[in-house]
Amino acid sequence: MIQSSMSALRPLRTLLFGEHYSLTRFCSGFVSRMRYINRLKENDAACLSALQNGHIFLFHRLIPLLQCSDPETFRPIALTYSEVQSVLHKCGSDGSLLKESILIGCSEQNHAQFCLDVGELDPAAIAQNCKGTFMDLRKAFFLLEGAEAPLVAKAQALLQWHQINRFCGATGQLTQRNQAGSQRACSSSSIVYYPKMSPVVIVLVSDGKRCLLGRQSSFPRGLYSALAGFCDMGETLEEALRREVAEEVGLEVQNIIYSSSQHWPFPHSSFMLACHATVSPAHSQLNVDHLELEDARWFTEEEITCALQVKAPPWRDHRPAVWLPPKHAVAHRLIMEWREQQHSQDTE
Ligand SMILES: NC(=O)c1ccc[n+]([C@@H]2O[C@H](COP(=O)([O-])OP(=O)(O)OC[C@H]3O[C@@H](n4cnc5c(N)ncnc54)[C@H](O)[C@@H]3O)[C@@H](O)[C@H]2O)c1
Ligand SMILES: [Mg+2]
Repeated sequence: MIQSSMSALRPLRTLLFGEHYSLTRFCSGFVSRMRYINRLKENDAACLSALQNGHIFLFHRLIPLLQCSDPETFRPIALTYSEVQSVLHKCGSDGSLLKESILIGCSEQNHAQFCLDVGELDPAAIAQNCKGTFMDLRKAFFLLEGAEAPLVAKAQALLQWHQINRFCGATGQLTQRNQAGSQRACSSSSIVYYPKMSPVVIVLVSDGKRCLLGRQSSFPRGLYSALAGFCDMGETLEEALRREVAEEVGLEVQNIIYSSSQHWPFPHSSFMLACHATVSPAHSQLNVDHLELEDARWFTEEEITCALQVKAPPWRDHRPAVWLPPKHAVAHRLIMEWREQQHSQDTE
């Protein structure tokens, strides 16, 4: 039984304002949740207390535990501390694993949210006890709704980061995590490690009437996406974007406009920085580097509209139709923004 949000507020209020808080000062909004999370990262005891009042999402060797909420949609299972304790005991664990939980956020009902990898236990027994199923993130990510997909992706990325950063790169000594799991410190030097994402620029280039999409040979047949590339050390967003477009298709872009960003967990944590950019029609001749891309081409608004109708990969015919990244991907958002802009131009 998940407690009422009022009782969950207690750790949050106490932590923010100490034992003597006044309700008038208390704001249960976004600001207080962000400050609460920040405090938990800095205060191990408070984090341990929040864990006992929080919600925990289970993983098994980086694979999330989900529940089917309707045929097409899955949800992560938010378990309370005592529920996880009971499941661990039923699966032969003494429950000490719980303190390995990692802080991932705070729900709008003010429950601190954690993830825990139970990789050493039997996944079938865990799944049965929780009435859920472990599903690989590459599939689960596109079946999760709303804010739950990024939360599950963040949890998996943090669990993976801890698994591959157990030793200090400079001294070779073990690193120790804090209770929240927001950092690891070398046990013999003063080096502190923080979870990292790799910055990636992704850009939809337009020549005013068409947009430019490309595909790598590793992409599923028929899938085209916006051009993307990892930022090199020391580069600005704009420099990386100009370099990547020049490298991949031989164009020099102008008018770079920031759109949005996204944490993209595949294959490792990329921090997608999405932009629009333009080239003049007179300078839109592509010169594709086929070492980087299998293909790149200009698409008219009509072709984009057709490609957006193509749901699943059309394996029926020998030459698959063009299809586009799903709505969870920031490339999809860029394409939709470009299309809306074309519509508004057409109606002007
Ligand atoms: N969410 C989306 O809509 C979307 C769309 C397209 C690509 N992406 C992601 O963007 C990322 C970059 O795309 P790309 O493959 O075209 O990149 P890219 O054009 O830079 O080419 C990949 C090359 O970058 C180098 N590289 C790999 N990891 C790196 C790192 N962490 N830092 C610096 N260089 C690295 C390697 O040499 C690799 O071969 C990929 O992870 C891809 O999954 C996301
Ligand atoms: Mg690229």
